Amino acid sequence: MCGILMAMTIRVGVAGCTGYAGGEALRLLLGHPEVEIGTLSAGASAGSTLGTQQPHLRPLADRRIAETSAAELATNDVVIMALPHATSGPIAAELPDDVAVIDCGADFRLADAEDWEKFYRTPHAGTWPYGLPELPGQREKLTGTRRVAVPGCYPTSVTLALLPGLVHGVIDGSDVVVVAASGPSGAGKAAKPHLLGAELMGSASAYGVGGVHRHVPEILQNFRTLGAVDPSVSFTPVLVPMPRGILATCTAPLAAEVDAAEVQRIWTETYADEPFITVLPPDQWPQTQYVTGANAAHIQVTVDTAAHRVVAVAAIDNLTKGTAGAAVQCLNLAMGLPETTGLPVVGVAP
Ligand SMILES: NC(=O)C1=CN([C@@H]2O[C@H](COP(=O)(O)OP(=O)(O)OC[C@H]3O[C@@H](n4cnc5c(N)ncnc54)[C@H](OP(=O)(O)O)[C@@H]3O)[C@@H](O)[C@H]2O)C=CC1
Ligand SMILES: CC(=O)N[C@@H](CCC(=O)OP(=O)(O)O)C(=O)O
Repeated sequence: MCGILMAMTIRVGVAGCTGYAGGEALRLLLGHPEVEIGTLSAGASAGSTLGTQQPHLRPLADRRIAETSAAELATNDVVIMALPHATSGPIAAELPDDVAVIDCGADFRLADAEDWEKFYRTPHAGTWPYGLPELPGQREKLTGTRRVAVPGCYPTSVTLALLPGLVHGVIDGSDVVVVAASGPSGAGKAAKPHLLGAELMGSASAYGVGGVHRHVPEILQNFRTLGAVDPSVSFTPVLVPMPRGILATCTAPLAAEVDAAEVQRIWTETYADEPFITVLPPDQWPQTQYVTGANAAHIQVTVDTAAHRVVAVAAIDNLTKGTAGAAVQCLNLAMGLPETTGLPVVGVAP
């Protein structure tokens, strides 16, 4: 080897390449210096070229889309799965152990099989290391792993908003209230009547109301990881007319006598070394436009003294830090690369 370190290109396949999450993964991977794009696979659109499905991904326009099968995907070093729920499990089971599988879907996120079956109504496929490196101790678990369960977009925003307060015992995790607005790309590309332009434009609507949204158990699992003993969350998602982005407004009772300046200090110090998390200067509140296309979370926090609650707001791009960016962040850790490789932190605004 003449003493020269040979750079190895990592071959990354994307299953679900025609969807929103798969498309965003490919956009990021095209700018990743250590990656070559491997297999592109999908469902009904197999056989067509990517240019007909994802016109913005010009460098891959002529690539033919394969059927999604373990045989097609096994030729890659890494496979990013961006498939509907309960689709990735059977395929992942057939992939060799040395192929790193990074699943953007929910199949392997929950540790509790009962929770899974209650909210997803399919058999539980298993549990993989959870792809939120910002959780204490999680970065180490993701380094070198060959299986990653990328979090849901709402759980990412809510967990990052409240993490410092739970870790430092400043908030009471047993009475958390979250209202989170999301753009419709969170629901995937397949047309749904309530997501058609005429229904969506100029209107905002709550859905999954009353503790029934499938992200509730995932949020609670994260709160327990952060030390909450008997957590509870009242979670209300709201669909709003912007293509992408989540703004999560999270409140929780104070568990310590701290003021706004003190919670600002705690949040800022907790995230001081996190490359993708910014606690904004006081009085500047997160906006989705400033994280569009960035693997970034913008966070602000204060105390509502009259209500005796902390209020924390997080903005992420559901397709970037909320899924595909997190997938690439985890790919970097899994493959021993610097965690920030190929990931933009600057958003597209306005
Ligand atoms: N959108 C988001 O903000 C987020 C998404 N996720 C998760 O990422 C995954 C993908 O979501 P998203 O991109 O939004 O969904 P889309 O509906 O936009 O894309 C789904 C993709 O899966 C393919 N597909 C559908 N059915 C099958 C099948 N039976 N076998 C093989 N491929 C199939 C589709 O191919 P074809 O075009 O050929 O039908 C398409 O490429 C989901 O698990 C979702 O929950 C996670 C966090 C956030
Ligand atoms: C606006 C919208 O519909 N959003 C999706 C959440 C998307 C997400 O995070 O995906 P997972 O399905 O992978 O958990 C929803 O509420 O179902």
